[in-house]
Amino acid sequence: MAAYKRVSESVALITLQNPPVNALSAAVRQGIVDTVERALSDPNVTAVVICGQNGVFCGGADIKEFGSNMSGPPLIPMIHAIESANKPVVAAIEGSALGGGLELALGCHYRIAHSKARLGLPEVSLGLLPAAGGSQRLPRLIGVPAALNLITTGRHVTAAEALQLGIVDQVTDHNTVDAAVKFALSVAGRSLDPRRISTYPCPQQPDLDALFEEVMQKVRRSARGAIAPIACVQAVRAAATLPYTQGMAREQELMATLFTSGQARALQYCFFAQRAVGRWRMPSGARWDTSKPRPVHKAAVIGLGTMGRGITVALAQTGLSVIAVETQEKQLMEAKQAVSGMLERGAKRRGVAPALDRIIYSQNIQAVADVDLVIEAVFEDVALKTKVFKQLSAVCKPGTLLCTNTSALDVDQLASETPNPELVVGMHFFAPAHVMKLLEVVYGPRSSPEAVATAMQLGKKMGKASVAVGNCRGFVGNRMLKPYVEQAFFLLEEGATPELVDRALEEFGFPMGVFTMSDLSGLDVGWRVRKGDGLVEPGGASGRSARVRQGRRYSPLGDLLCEHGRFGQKTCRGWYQYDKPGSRVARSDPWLHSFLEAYRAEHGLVARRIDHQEVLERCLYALINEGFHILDDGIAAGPEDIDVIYVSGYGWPRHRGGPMFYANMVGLAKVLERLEHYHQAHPDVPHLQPCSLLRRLVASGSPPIHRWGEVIKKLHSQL
Ligand SMILES: CCCCCCCCCCCCC[C@H](O)CC(=O)SCCNC(=O)CCNC(=O)[C@H](O)C(C)(C)COP(=O)(O)OP(=O)(O)OC[C@H]1O[C@@H](n2cnc3c(N)ncnc32)[C@H](O)[C@@H]1OP(=O)(O)O
Repeated sequence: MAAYKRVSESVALITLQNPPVNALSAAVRQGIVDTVERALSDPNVTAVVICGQNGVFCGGADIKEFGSNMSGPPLIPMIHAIESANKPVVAAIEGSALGGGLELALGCHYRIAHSKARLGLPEVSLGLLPAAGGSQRLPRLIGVPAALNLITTGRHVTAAEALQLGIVDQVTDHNTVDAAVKFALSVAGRSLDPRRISTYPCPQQPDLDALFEEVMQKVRRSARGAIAPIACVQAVRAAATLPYTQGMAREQELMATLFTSGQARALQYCFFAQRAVGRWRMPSGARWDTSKPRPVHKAAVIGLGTMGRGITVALAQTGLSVIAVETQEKQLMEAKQAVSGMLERGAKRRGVAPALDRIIYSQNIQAVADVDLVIEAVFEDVALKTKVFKQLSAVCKPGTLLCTNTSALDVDQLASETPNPELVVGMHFFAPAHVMKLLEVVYGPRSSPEAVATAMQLGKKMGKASVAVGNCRGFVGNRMLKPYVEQAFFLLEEGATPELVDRALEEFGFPMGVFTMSDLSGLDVGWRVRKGDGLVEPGGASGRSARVRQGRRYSPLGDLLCEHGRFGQKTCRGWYQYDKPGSRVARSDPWLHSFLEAYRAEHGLVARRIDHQEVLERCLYALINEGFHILDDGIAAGPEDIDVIYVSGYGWPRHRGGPMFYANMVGLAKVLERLEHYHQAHPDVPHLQPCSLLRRLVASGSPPIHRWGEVIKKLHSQL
């Protein structure tokens, strides 16, 4: 709703009231319509100020309403009525003015913002475009290039940038409503014609066609199949080339296509999923809202390899004091130089001072005695990590949280080596740790809720998408990756090429296919893990045993490449060839194709034609199937947790919502049917055998994703 009050005698103050972000629900829209009418019809009112309750102007249209039958007054005529008013209407912007919130402000005649406010049109990230006139008014106000940038990226700008761009008329450090009321009084009675943005001609731009062509190409490249960024460009083009009324018609037409699209549903699901994972819960019943995090002011990082350096940078940039420990002097000095460089580059980009003095470097583990939390990031070796944990338990003050950045080892086992296993959790960062958004917070059966709450809160402060997951081999992300990669190897054996598999996955929307990714991260990483698991036999073994290990189908292709010294980009050879070490340009390698042919001949395999659909179904459904196992095992609390992990850390295209959402969109019965089909064709591949949870969901009528929990819970209640 919206509250109405008279201030300074002749100013009507309208306050949007819909906590927490004053989204424009039907009730709020009705409130605005009613209060604006009241203000305009009151002869004692000379000006109007619109603000938001609790320091937030407006977070835009109410996204929750999008899934329902939308009722209440529509936004466009409401904003139009404000713009057409014969009394000045001033937007007092505190906190956020986003999406429909900014569109409302653009309908006002003046905009006053607090210096800490953020403004933007982020609809593109929800699979939409600013369809309450934003795509038509913003280019008229700030010009086509700047509007294109804001609308196609959805980025939020500071009040200072908004002032520079001409979006707001004034920025204040003081009370925004007071400033807006004073401003409104000062402009009352002035002509409003020059203030109605919809009447502005779009500022002329030389080479308009070339500009749109360039932006369209850029957007197509980065959108990877997303349709909203393209529609955003088309809408701004309408603003630049058509009169306002026709431009508005085009905006509506484009919005109608986006609004009902699967991509918009997926992106809006992602928006809520990202927030839902913050409300974590553990099988013990411990939850986010009943578990108190401990304050963390000072942290330590043990081991300054690639991961440790990135974690140190991320902690320092969050404002924590950090003790960075590396026992070898040479490595310590190299790490110090590298960390300082990363901090300096990051600070330059963000226009702030580098946090160099927040870090103390030490060779001595005793230096961590008084920290609140330690993140161990030494080499992935269980004996070494156990030793470090024992040392930390002896050195740290009582109550210090001990976190491991392991990606493969058993967090419970490490915890059991300490006198206080309740203080141990995994904090699984992704490389480079100061850049990548994802953090898996791994709890074991003995991790205390307080420890999980502390790690989750620290992750949030570091700006990570933090997801609490149970302990198992590979946790959630890597556990699901295993069957995905395995299918890709099998497809090569059966006749595919790395190029074909990668192209199918990239067309689906991954930034890179599985083989390009493997070359980037290094083939030796998986080789080491497989060796540890006793799967690798030199020369790939021979005869039937070459392709069967531990009773199931196995492809030694990755091992054989490693034996040839082909570790990927770093050795200029992997699944592709590269001109120089670290080069990102993957070129097809005739050697690899001959190698595959020889391999197939040696093993009596006949190459068959494999199409993109089979690549997608086998790789993606095997991964999704493992996701159902993870839900069934209680390792992830819900499908949102899995989806946030995959979208934030594994390149799953956001506009497809995440693997579990994708399965829901494809139809669970279809996924089940295809898995059954492929399992029948490959009975020696257990990962293709449909998970019983998938079967139960299909048997329950394939409920929508937000109701899967009912089926998962049924299982738990039967145990
Ligand atoms: C046949 C077909 C016809 C088709 C025609 C259809 C016509 C429809 C007409 C529509 C007109 C379009 C209008 C407009 O252009 C569209 C929009 O405005 S879309 C919304 C754009 N806004 C945003 O994207 C902002 C989203 N919010 C945020 O970025 C952040 O929440 C924030 C505002 C920066 C605040 O951040 P925080 O303080 O960190 O808080 P949280 O993010 O945790 O949020 C708190 C809480 O609020 C919920 N929430 C936030 N924004 C909205 C919202 N816009 N609608 C609903 N709910 C919102 C959020 O989910 C949190 O709640 P929780 O999930 O934790 O319960």
